[in-house]
Amino acid sequence: MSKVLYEKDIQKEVLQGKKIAVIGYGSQGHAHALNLRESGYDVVIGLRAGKSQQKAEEDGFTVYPVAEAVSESDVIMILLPDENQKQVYEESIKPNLAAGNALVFAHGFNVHFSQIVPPSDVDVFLVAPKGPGHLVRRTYESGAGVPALYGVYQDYTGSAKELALAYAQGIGAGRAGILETSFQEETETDLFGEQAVLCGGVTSLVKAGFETLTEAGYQPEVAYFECMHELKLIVDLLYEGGLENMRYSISDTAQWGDFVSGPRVVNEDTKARMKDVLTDIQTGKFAKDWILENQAGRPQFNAINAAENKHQIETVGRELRDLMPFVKQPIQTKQKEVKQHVTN
Ligand SMILES: NC(=O)C1=CN([C@@H]2O[C@H](COP(=O)(O)OP(=O)(O)OC[C@H]3O[C@@H](n4cnc5c(N)ncnc54)[C@H](OP(=O)(O)O)[C@@H]3O)[C@@H](O)[C@H]2O)C=CC1
Ligand SMILES: CC(=O)[C@](C)(O)C(=O)O
Repeated sequence: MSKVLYEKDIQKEVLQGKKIAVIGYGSQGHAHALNLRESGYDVVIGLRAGKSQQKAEEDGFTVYPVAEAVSESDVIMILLPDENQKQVYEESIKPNLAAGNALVFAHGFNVHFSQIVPPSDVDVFLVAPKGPGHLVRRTYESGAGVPALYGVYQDYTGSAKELALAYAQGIGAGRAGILETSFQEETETDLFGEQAVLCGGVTSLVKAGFETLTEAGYQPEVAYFECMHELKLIVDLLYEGGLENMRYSISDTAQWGDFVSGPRVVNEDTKARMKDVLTDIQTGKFAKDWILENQAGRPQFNAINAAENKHQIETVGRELRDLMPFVKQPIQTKQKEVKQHVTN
């Protein structure tokens, strides 16, 4: 059997008949809950009072306080922000776990960095989608799925792996691929990827390209279309068929530029800095800094976020996207409005 597992390789029965508590209803939480319910599983939500509780109830879920959701359930998937998990776990989850429960995570951060130390009489595993929560939902609804990693940290019942696979299949990952990992590998590679390649890397590259063009006197709108808007179109080709597929579709002029100029921008120096980022993750320095930033009330996070939202690439982008009805509104706004606008 291949290392990557698919729907046909997975026994769903092991999760059927079990009550699943999804703790949190945000990016990942809403997607897991809706996908699992539509896959035929019994799902309840654990939340505090607030906007997520209202959304989950609007989506037809029974919402309990976290402690009650845990005490009522067999499988507990913690989909809280990483920085909130330790406190909620100690206060509301740990006291309500029962022998034989499954404690599940979508990111290994808190277990790997010993912020959460599970009891010895529960299964502990992770099911980590390799994609944003809203796309975990959107792809599931379209009949596709987002790949996921699974890893077993503790197998008390002897069924932890089978439960993890059935859970991953239930959120749609069996349609895209499910691969075994460890809490360490998932944690360190996910943190690295989001910092140095996907989010941190891409946003830094896009802003630098945009600024290079606008500082040279070109129109900001041209710089936006070139460096931000077109990025999705190029990445779609990479998603569908790798470098070869993208290079097949672009011009030979662009491909030659890719070959001769790309390495001038991203090169061995860049890789050396990537290795520094990875070292800070592996040593726990990043985790410690993030935990301390949250304990201090996020002064740096909030200041940088405010400045980023004022960047010209954002102000120009908002104006242009508002004129393009086919571009999905930002996740947090009501997408139904966009659909009505497009169909009218
Ligand atoms: N975002 C992503 O695409 C991915 C996330 N992950 C992992 O998934 C996990 C969840 O992340 P994500 O979905 O982004 O989180 P979000 O910030 O999107 O959602 C967090 C949810 O937890 C709720 N919440 C926060 N604090 C509490 C609390 N004290 N008590 C009860 N509920 C609370 C929030 O409700 P409220 O409305 O009240 O704030 C919200 O519903 C993390 O471990 C993350 O690393 C893994 C892969 C991808
Ligand atoms: C979407 C995802 O997997 C990230 C970027 O790692 C995250 O949001 O944590």
